[in-house]
Amino acid sequence: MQNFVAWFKSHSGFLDDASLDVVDFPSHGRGAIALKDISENHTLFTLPRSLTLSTRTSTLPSILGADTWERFKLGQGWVGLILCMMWEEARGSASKWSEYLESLPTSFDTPMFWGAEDLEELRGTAVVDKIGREDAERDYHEKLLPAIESRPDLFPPDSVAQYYSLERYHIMGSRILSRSFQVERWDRQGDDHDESEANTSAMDVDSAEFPDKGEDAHTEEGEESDDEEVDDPSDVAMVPMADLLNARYGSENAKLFYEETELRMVSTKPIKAGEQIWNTYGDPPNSELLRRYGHVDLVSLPQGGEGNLADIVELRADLVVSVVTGHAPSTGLANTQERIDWWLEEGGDDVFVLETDLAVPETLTSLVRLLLLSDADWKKARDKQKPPRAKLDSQVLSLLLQVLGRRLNEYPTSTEVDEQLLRGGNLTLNKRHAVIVRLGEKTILTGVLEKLREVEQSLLVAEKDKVKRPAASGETGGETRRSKKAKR
Ligand SMILES: C[S@@+](CC[C@H](N)C(=O)[O-])C[C@H]1O[C@@H](n2cnc3c(N)ncnc32)[C@H](O)[C@@H]1O
Repeated sequence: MQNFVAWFKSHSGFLDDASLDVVDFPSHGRGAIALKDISENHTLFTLPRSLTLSTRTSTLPSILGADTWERFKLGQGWVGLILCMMWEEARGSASKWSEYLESLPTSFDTPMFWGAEDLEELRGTAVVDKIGREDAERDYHEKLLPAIESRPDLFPPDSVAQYYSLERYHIMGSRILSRSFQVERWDRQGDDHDESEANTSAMDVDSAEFPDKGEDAHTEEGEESDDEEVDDPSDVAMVPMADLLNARYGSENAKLFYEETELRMVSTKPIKAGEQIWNTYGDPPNSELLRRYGHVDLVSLPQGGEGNLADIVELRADLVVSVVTGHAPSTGLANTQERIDWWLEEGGDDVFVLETDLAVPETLTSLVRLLLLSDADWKKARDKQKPPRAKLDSQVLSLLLQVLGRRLNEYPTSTEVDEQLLRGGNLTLNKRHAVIVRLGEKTILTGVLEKLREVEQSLLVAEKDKVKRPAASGETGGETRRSKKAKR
């Protein structure tokens, strides 16, 4: 660590080492601790933009040339940055980032590196479909290796096993996944503002997306996604020192800001001596924390116990379709596929997200109702381009309860078993993480199920009341009232 700090300072990095120190935290790895009380808005460290490592600052892209860069599609996703990091590492002390690269981890607790047995523990969770190992490996074989083989002068064949192997590729990809920032070019028009917030690609650039989507904004090693069509991959940068800060749900007390020539880490709250200095990774759910960073957050919950308030459950629309069409064929579910296609064309969700507030997404109820519409009503909805209102009646409720029940059965264990496993305390780290992720999801699902059962009960009571009330209150006309009157 001393080497790294000395390197940082010798490359024009400023560190207020009277206020903070870099230390090892049990189970968090390295992080920063306040050595004395720090006030809000205090500069903790700064570094020149030129000390960040990206496809803009490494000289490899210009040495390779724009044609080669384009021919091997190195400008798409993270593959170009991975190649730069590999090349800089292979250069040893000739690289400006040699001490920095040496300080980065080579092993990770992320599911990317788990065996089949541990991965099975994640069945049912939002992690499984997003690990992206195959896509990453396709990029390695189809882009990176051909680029390397085209320039043996730059990438000597006898150095491939040591610096350019698939294993090194995954290591560099995981370093980016857990540590990179989104550092945009300085916008001249923004000169009036002294500083802009530096988004973090590993940390919070895509966190705003979590609540309403189940897909990934940055799958590892640059698989294409909607966001990446917009984001510029050359903005993705490794930021020495800034990537040493840990994060915990709701604990942020420091943030990175960028200026024209440098990046600045600033305290966003007063920090007491002895406290950890926390950045934010955007407070993602545990499934996403585990996938990107290899850890989970457990903080005290307002209702008691521990968990992550940002947890979510992803519910695929195809499960909803399968339950509704499988259980209510008599309601005339004609042209189901046509309805689904229309739903998607209109921008309807194909994954619904349940959150810890236990609200049922209106779009989920609307889809169920769309599938239940009579043929004539479906045509009306389509012509008016208006999906059905999210009204919960007993039929919709019963179907939603079945959907959630089926979703709950996708996990390999019950809630009770998971609770016992955690109490037992003799789980490996991977298994413990998997159990925490799936238990968090199951807690949401069972909470929503309970809530819907309550609604179902109150609907039943209201139905009964409706039948009884005219007789009891005498408010309504009709047969009941008349017959009551007649009895008097
Ligand atoms: C940006 S780096 C922070 C520096 C890192 N601790 C190190 O030693 O290099 C992110 C990594 O730190 C660890 N980390 C960060 N916050 C954590 C937390 N709240 N609990 C456990 N590990 C954490 C995870 O391993 C994560 O992948």
